[in-house]
Amino acid sequence: MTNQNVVISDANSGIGMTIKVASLFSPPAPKPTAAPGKYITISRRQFLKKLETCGGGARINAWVDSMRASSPTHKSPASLAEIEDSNHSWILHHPSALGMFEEIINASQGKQIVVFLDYDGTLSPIVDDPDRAFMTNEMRDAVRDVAKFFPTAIVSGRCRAKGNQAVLFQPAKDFLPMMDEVYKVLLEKTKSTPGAKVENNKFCLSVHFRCVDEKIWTDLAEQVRLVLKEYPKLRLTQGRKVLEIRPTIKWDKGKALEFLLESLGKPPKFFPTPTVVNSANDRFVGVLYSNPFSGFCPLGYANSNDVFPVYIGDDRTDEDAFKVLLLVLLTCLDKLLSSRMPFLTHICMTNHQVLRKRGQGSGILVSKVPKETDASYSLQEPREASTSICYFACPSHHLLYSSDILRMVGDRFVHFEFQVMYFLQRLVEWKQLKLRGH
Ligand SMILES: O=P(O)(O)OC[C@H]1O[C@H](O[C@H]2O[C@H](CO)[C@@H](O)[C@H](O)[C@H]2O)[C@H](O)[C@@H](O)[C@@H]1O
Repeated sequence: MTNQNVVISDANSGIGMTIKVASLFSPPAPKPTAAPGKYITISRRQFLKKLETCGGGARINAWVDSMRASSPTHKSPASLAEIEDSNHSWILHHPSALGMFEEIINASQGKQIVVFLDYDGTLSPIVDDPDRAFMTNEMRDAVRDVAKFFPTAIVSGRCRAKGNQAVLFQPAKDFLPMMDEVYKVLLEKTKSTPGAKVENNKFCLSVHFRCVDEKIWTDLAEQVRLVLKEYPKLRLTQGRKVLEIRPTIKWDKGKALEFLLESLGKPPKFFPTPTVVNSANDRFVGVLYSNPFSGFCPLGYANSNDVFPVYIGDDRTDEDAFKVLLLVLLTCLDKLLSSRMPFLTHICMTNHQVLRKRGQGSGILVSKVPKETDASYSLQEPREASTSICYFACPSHHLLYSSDILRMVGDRFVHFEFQVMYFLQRLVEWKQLKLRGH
């Protein structure tokens, strides 16, 4: 398989395109606060409303709470009974994608599975230094393999300079001078905060809190807020111990997913032939396409029944993509039901079981703690350096996942940090068997 950089421009629209910007522009969607390890029941919409109405100080607290909820520290765990209670109810709504593998495959029947993968926290473990977030060799092999059999894309907010990838869509290029300017200002303003790191992802600036003492998170967030105040065309979102500054344009991982799905059906000249996109240091960052167009569909896939997207991600930004999968489902259900039994539409639209049975795609949240999510399934994430030992020792971990996994793989117990990799390997095994006529 060849490794190559791919730069493509859309002759019709004249727009330069890069998928690397895919995750960059989601609307602010802060996560609600929860006791560490506890499932959050307050809805995101309620939380957003609260955020909109609160003043500067409360806003900062909300950002900080949201970052904590995205990557809980487990420093002061809630009571075991409470944790197990919330874990249990969460896993019922978001069962393990490994345990439900057969169901996912059944739902995809007759459709082309297309795989979308987030990078940080999904393919690579979360580490203190963003420049050292590498995939393991095993994970890299699993991604390469899955890309041999399925159209596969890595959708990440990382900048192109940090990996070679297909350049397909760049909706925010007019913002680049402003982003550069704000990057310099942020560097200057945060340089006195020990542990703070500002990352320039070109279309997104990330201010990292992971190595900053939690006691001064609020001060650092306030510094960021003051900088942002001068740039009304930029906005702020929260991730895992990170505040992200993005242009206020309508582009997020959900839009990227729709764009990619539609693009899948475009004529072949629009896309590279089998391509694995690899970074110079062999770190897989960016969009990866491999042999995506065998069985080419002449129409866009997004609104057809021919494609079954499987999206795996761990962060707030991935929720926009999970929502798209749900929206596709809702639209289809709505059409289906409103013609015959309109009164049933509402009931069915709130029932995840029914949505999944429609087989329009699967959102899989990678997390080791319950989180509010629009994903249908869950997987445990790769080991997070600072918290894994503590969490691994927690019996609720056993309650959450082991029965699912054991049921599925028998005696091949899958350690939690290998779950994403194992899921990808299962996809490949299934496809190979299918190709052999089993
Ligand atoms: O939108 P994404 O592609 O999911 O990017 C979100 C951020 O990912 C990276 O940060 C995260 O991973 C780091 C390395 O493990 C970790 O140190 C950090 O705490 C995490 O938030 C990336 O470095 C950021 O620029 C992205 O905003």
